[in-house]
Amino acid sequence: MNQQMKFDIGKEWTGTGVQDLIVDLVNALSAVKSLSEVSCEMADEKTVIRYALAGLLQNQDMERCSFFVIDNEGILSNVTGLSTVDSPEDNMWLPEKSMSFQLGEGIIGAAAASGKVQQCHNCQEDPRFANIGNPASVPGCIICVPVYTLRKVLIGVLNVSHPQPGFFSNWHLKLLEVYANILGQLITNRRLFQQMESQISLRTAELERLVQETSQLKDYYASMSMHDQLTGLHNRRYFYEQVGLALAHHKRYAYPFCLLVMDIDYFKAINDKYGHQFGDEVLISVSEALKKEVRNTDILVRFGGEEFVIIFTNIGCDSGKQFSERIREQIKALSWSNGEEKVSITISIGLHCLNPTYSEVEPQLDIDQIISCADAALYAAKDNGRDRVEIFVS
Ligand SMILES: Nc1nc2c(ncn2[C@@H]2O[C@H](COP(=O)(O)OP(=O)(O)OP(=O)(O)O)[C@@H](O)[C@H]2O)c(=O)[nH]1
Repeated sequence: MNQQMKFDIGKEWTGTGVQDLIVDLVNALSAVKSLSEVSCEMADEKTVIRYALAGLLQNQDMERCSFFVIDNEGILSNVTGLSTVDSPEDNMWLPEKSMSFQLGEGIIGAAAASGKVQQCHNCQEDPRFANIGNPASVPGCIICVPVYTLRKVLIGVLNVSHPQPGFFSNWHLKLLEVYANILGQLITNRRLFQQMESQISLRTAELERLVQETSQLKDYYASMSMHDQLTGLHNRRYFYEQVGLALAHHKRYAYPFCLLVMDIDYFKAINDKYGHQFGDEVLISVSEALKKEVRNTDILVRFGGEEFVIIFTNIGCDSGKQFSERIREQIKALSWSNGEEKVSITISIGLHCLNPTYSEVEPQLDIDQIISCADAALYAAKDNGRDRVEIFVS
């Protein structure tokens, strides 16, 4: 405490004056301490201000505090207020009447417009309070302090009043200036915190959207890489991914297993005669017909070009041969129009059946070996005149 401060606050520096000063000082520090304990992470600004006002009332001899926030139109409206009978948790508390002032209007507007502390020692005799309808609600004295953000943007005006005219001293004035300064920093921090939070949640939402998009894209490309674009059937890559499981079941549970390699006969001639696009239509129709011949548990793929492969899981050789014959007939029954001309095709099929004991004979069962056995049967079918099913015999 220096001489200057002693002069400003107008207190005696001796006897009971010193004690009063110490009490005032402790109360002031307590008020500032309570303000420093208000969290800027609170959900709404009004609650922050309310707690700040409560700290002031609890530690100072003031009767009523209020805060007027300025909006974009320059209107000051009271967002919250407390009197010594209120508690900050009392969320039902509302100002007696919603009040607002324009910049420069009344003592609150004057504090906002000038950026300087305004003080009225006796409001009852001050013309600025003449318009207040209920004279009982006019305070004895009032101090209005403008509150700014750290960048000196006006937030609003802090007001404290007391019913007794002339109650406030320079001491109160000094304290309120300090208090308003810290309150401004607190509100600034809260606003920055909120901005940061909303930016984080925006970024998080954006990131989640991107993650979802990426995963959809990944699924799309994964599916693309497993499908033949022309026919929509699974492709060779899918075949090699799935066949392991079918073979494992065959080995472990002794399930029978039939593999068919199918090849359209003289397909080159179809392309040459009717064009590549016509050939594509034939491939699509053949695929559709093949789809109808398999169950969900079977594996059907376009193995390449005009070659298709089916694995009938848990199907014995007799049924495998029956199914192969049916497929051959279904494909033969298809027809396409090319102008007046009706076009039809045939298919050759090589079948390799693995009976339940096969894996005991061939413990190192390899899918490529199985395919080449079916391929050998297919070549036999081609050699024997096409439009046939041949079964591989070792
Ligand atoms: N339109 C079309 N043709 C294809 C496609 N993929 C392969 N081909 C054609 O299929 C034909 C296959 O001909 P080849 O391997 O000589 O066999 P093929 O004429 O069917 O004779 P065989 O198999 O001996 O009965 C070739 O002309 C390829 O160009 C495709 O996606 N679309």
